[in-house]
Amino acid sequence: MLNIESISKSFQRKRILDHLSFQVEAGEIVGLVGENGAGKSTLLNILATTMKPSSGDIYFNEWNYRKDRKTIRKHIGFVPQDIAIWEQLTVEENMVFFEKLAWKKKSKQQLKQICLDMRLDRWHDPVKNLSGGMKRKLNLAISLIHDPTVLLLDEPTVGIDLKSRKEIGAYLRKQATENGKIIIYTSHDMDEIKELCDRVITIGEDRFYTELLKEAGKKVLSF
Ligand SMILES: Nc1ncnc2c1ncn2[C@@H]1O[C@H](COP(=O)(O)OP(=O)(O)OP(=O)(O)O)[C@@H](O)[C@H]1O
Repeated sequence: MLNIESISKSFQRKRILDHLSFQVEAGEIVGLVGENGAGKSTLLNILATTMKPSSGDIYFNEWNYRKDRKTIRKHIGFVPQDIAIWEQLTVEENMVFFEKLAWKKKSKQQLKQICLDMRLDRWHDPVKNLSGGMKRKLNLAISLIHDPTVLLLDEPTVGIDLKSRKEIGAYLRKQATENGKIIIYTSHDMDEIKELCDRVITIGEDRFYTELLKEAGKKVLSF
């Protein structure tokens, strides 16, 4: 379980996140929604341990984000908004490169299967020859190499075609339901959020998304 206790974050005295508290149980997919600049990426970065909150505490199972950062990192898969892959290398070489950095070992066949699960079959192609959507699929595949328990996805499906998005959505649902993964997911696509997420957290003063999602029958927690 992820337990977020009253976290706040300010940049140069400007408060972006203001005392957020919530919990996410194993097996849940939680959507993170809000207007541009509301603080969604900031919150994901904090949960991914790549940024520290100004105040507040976070726990993952029995571990505390302040004291057990290294252990927690092993369990987190993070897909930031910016694509971070090697353009000159092939899909295979990228997967092998990132597998070497991962603490869990995978065979080439397993790495290839992760790509196939993400609907990416261009194993031998250099990344520079892939489309934007295919690069996003590779980014997602890389985040899954070490079998993370917590998946933090920052607009992971931007530019991915609808059919692949549905298939990736089904894959994520299966990961949550059958393997108890925690998935926190930002998107500006409300249809996707409505379809995929069990619950939604909205951030920001604008109540537009809160109203929209409540009308659609979603459970919404607003900050
Ligand atoms: N390192 C930083 N230093 C200063 N300000 C920052 C920093 N990172 C983010 N911000 C500011 O914090 C606010 C929230 O940014 P964030 O990227 O978290 O928003 P977001 O909800 O993810 O937006 P989007 O939907 O556009 O991706 C913005 O005003 C942004 O300019």
